[in-house]
Amino acid sequence: MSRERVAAIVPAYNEEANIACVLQVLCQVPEIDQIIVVNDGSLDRTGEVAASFPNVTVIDQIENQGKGAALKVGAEAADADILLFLDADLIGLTVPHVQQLLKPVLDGETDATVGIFDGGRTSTDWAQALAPFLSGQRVLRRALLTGVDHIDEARFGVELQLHRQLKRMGKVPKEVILKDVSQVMKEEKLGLAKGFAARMRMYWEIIREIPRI
Ligand SMILES: O=c1ccn([C@@H]2O[C@H](COP(=O)(O)OP(=O)(O)O)[C@@H](O)[C@H]2O)c(=O)[nH]1
Ligand SMILES: O=C(O)[C@@H](COP(=O)(O)O)O[C@H]1O[C@H](CO)[C@@H](O)[C@H](O)[C@H]1O
Repeated sequence: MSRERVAAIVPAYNEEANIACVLQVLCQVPEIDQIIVVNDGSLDRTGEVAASFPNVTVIDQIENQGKGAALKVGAEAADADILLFLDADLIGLTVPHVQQLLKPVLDGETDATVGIFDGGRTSTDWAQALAPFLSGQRVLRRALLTGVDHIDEARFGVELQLHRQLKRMGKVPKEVILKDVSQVMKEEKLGLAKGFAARMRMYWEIIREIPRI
């Protein structure tokens, strides 16, 4: 029996310093058929870095539209039944991590998985321990996105929308521990003041989704 096609979708905004590490790993995962980077109006060289990988398709958003819109554009462009969403700024990601996230869906054990950081760094572990459904590392069957509303307007509220969509469909994603994986925090990317302001904006974008759950 032939294996189902898998597309990896990486939303990326100003990730020139981080995205190569993630793409190097994705390019080595035999289960992945297509890698799509949605360059979300980056002001740096994210697009050029992504395009330097021969097997990566880069979709350029002219302006920054937020993570939700980037995931939607990527999902629409994907030619696969199984979608893998991964952030562009992961630290410590390896091929086995990606395979662990994909396996339960490829084996038909579940229709969705979500990756939870553990042991990477306390500063990035705690958020996922508190709210695992906010993780940006996911695999899901494309069919589960049918009827998902306003994902393109949600910006960082996208994870909550996906969580709600899966709940509506009666699907509980299987949690997969991503041992020793972390991510580059906003404060590290932007400095303390701008990073904190960006974090507050992100929390607002998540909080404003709550009434719709
Ligand atoms: O407007 C945005 C904001 C973020 N991202 C991407 O979404 C993922 C998750 O973002 P993260 O939580 O790391 O926040 P950030 O640190 O980028 O603000 C990363 O790959 C970002 O580059 C995006 O595509 N558009
Ligand atoms: O962990 C968090 O607090 C946020 C922000 O991460 P950073 O500390 O800025 O890397 O990231 C998570 O939540 C976002 C909103 O739901 C998701 O888009 C990210 O993928 C997820 O890692």
